[in-house]
Amino acid sequence: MSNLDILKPMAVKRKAEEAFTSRRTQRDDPRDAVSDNAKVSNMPPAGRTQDAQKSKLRDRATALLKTRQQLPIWPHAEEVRQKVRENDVLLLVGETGSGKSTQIPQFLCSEKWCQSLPVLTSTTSNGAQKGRKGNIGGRIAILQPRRVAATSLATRVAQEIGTPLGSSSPASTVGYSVRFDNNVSPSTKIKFLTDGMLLQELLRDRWLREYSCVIVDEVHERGVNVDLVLGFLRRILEAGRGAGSEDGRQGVPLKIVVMSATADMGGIHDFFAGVGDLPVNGSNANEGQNGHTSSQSQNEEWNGFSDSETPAKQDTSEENKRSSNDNISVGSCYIKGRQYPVTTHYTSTPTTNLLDTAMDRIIQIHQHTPLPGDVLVFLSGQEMIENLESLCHTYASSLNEQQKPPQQPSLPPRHKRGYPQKLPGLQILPLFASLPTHLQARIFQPTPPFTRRIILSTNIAETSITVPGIRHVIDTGKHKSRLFRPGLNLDTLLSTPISQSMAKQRSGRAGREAPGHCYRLYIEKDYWDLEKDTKPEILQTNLAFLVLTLKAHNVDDVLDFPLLTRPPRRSLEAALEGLLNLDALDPDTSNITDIGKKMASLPVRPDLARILLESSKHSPDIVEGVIDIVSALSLEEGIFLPVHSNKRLQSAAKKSSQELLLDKQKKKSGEDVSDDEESNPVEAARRQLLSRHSDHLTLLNAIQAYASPNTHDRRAWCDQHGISHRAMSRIMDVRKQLRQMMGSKRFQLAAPSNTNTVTLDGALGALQKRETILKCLIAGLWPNIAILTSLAPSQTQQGQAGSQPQNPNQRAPYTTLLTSQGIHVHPSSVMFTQRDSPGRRKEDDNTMGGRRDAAVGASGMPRAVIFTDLIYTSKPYARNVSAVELGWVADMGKLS
Ligand SMILES: Nc1ncnc2c1ncn2[C@@H]1O[C@H](COP(=O)(O)OP(=O)(O)OP(=O)(O)O)[C@@H](O)[C@H]1O
Repeated sequence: MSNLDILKPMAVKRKAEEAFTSRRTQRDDPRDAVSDNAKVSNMPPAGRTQDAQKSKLRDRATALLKTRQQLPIWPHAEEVRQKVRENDVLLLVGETGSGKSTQIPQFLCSEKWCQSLPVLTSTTSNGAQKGRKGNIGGRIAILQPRRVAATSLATRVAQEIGTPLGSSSPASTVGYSVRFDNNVSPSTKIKFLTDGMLLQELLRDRWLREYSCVIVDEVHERGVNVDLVLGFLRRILEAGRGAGSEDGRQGVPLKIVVMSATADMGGIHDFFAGVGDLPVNGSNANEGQNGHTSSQSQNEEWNGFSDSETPAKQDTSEENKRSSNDNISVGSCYIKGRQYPVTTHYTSTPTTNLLDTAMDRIIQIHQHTPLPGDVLVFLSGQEMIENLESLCHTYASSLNEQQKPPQQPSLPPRHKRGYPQKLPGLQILPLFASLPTHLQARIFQPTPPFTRRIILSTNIAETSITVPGIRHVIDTGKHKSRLFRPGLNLDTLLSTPISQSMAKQRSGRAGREAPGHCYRLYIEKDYWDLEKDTKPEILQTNLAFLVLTLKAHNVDDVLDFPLLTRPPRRSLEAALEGLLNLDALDPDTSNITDIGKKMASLPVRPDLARILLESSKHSPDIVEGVIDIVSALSLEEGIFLPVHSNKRLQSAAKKSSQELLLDKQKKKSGEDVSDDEESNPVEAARRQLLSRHSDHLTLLNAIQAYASPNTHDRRAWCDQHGISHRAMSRIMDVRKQLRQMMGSKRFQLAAPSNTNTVTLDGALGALQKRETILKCLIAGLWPNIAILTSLAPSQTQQGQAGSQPQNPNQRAPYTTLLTSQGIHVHPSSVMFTQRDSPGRRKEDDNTMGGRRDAAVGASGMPRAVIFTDLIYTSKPYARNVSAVELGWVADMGKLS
């Protein structure tokens, strides 16, 4: 997008704003009331409906104003405005529920500095301005770590302001932008967006000329994206102060607000103020513009607050004096108090079984506390959620049974058997990141009458959001954390204890509409033993995305980029190496390549982006096949449900009488019916989808069968095949968006002249297509190639020497070629069972076609595999595995 392009919507926006303001002025003037009424009666029905909608919005906003005025932050509005006027950066700490996310953007959006300003947009090489008028600023961006927070907060703030949401009206002043959903209007003044979306916008305009202010909310989460955003923001501010070579905002200020309830802001203060990394600035370094000592607003040092402390006083410490007047000025503000109290309860003894204890607590709450009183339970991951969901459903159906009128009149009434007269119904709602958006949104819909909602969530609901009706929070004290080991390219995904900061955020989800309770399923001593803050993600994740993003922003020397926390050097080197392997960087200069730039613009992780780009060299059916696989891989969880642990599947597994009859007929006619098939039709149905040597192609089979026009009832199809309907709906969302993106010329790679684009028909064509898809996967996954351990070099040498093999990976069936890491095939893989009993399946070997003998070792296991993820639980497991031929990899110029 050119610099001018971003300015086009602003002109439309100004017109819409003018129209909006003049309409509002008319309405607000009582003299217009009569003529307004007359206008209404003469209006066509559509106009009247619109007017009725507007007045409904206004009434709702008026009603909400009273609630807003009760918030602890409300009396601080002027203080906040003043501090933002005086400083480049404001650090704001306020307790959970005090009103930061909803009120701060509203306090600031009518400020003078927040207007869109006309400027000359382009400059000549010597810095002279060239004409062409445009505008800079006018919008506030407010960043959220997750999409559910961005969308729900935007909805709430639109209601508070009384404006339609997003693109539903050109006059709407509040919108949001999350991956695959950009819901803004030309007049959007307050835009909630995920940090990932702001990074994408930075790729298009590194000066963020659309905005007057960026609010970084929930900074304590310290995801990699937030650290990157903070670095880019600091660079914009430095350029505005003359520290950079140019200022693309032409003097129009960008204000930054950084907020949290639980972050330690000391490091963030120093990061912006330049303490510790800027040179000492001469003898008058501690003096302001007029020779006075720098005031608090020019540069406060962050002293941190506790409940009893007051905000930092003017700082005169030696360290702070080093920040000159030319440096970024940082102010701070503390909002004390929360709207409603939350009582914290601990267990008296350590909990041994978290699920049972959580279930007991839910039952206690349900049987002994009145409505309204919904429950929010924090669990470590999807698996734990689904297990508790199943327990909750069992409890809910037992309640229904108990509450039926007694069939034996001799039985005493319920309440005499120790139960309350009649308990409310239960609505059980899971909530996790890979749940499709429309299912996530159910937590914000009204609770049915006489019903208690039990929301079972990962840390997705931990920050920012207000779930209406929640009075009780149950905190298991666990979350899933991913730790990357750069040397081995290995991720560990384990359930680990949360930090104190996370525990506070979790309890903060209660007490937002009324007093609440937080039940921590651990003893108080364990709480005090937790880490105080959450470890920054940058210290423990694969940094390929971070490095690619920086390179895409023309940051040549990654080590030179301002980061709040320096990542380990080894992780950076591994990321650079990984990106070189994916052709994203030039091996001579380390600069980003054209492929790398395209990868950075795709909303999936770098290896998956590389696979998508590779497919663009081929015919559309290959691109579509690869998109299906990548859509499934971009979900954290798999699509296949464990058959025996899921009630619905167990009942689906019971064969209909018709199917049993069919089996009998088959048996009579001498046909083979396996025991499994006989007892478990879900497994039999699933087997139709399996591709013997490939999890990736199995995913493709499943998605294509699900999406086929011949599949009329998709939910029933999922039940029959033991597949998560939720996961499939999410995959359909992602697939749709990726298809749109990959349809654009921007993401096409030129096919080399030897690429065979002719697709054959029939079985040979299907085989060719599958082979081509696997080759596309190799383009992104070839660093994850592993061969049978028996063929790995060290083993061979030992064998030649005639000694006993001493390969430490001996017991692992595969060894990675690049890192010599022994790996096991994950039990969820189609190749796992195959290893246990080779040749067990009867279906044709689609994957390797006629070349099985070349690709399969003596054990019946493929000689070489690629995999998508390597995770460590009890041992290193490769997940999503496919057999490949080493020759394909060599043909692609890899491993040469
Ligand atoms: N969707 C909603 N429905 C009902 N009330 C809401 C909603 N969103 C916000 N509120 C009310 O506004 C209050 C302030 O919410 P806000 O998100 O601004 O607080 P916050 O200080 O940002 O909290 P946190 O630090 O937990 O993100 C809530 O405590 C609640 O009373």
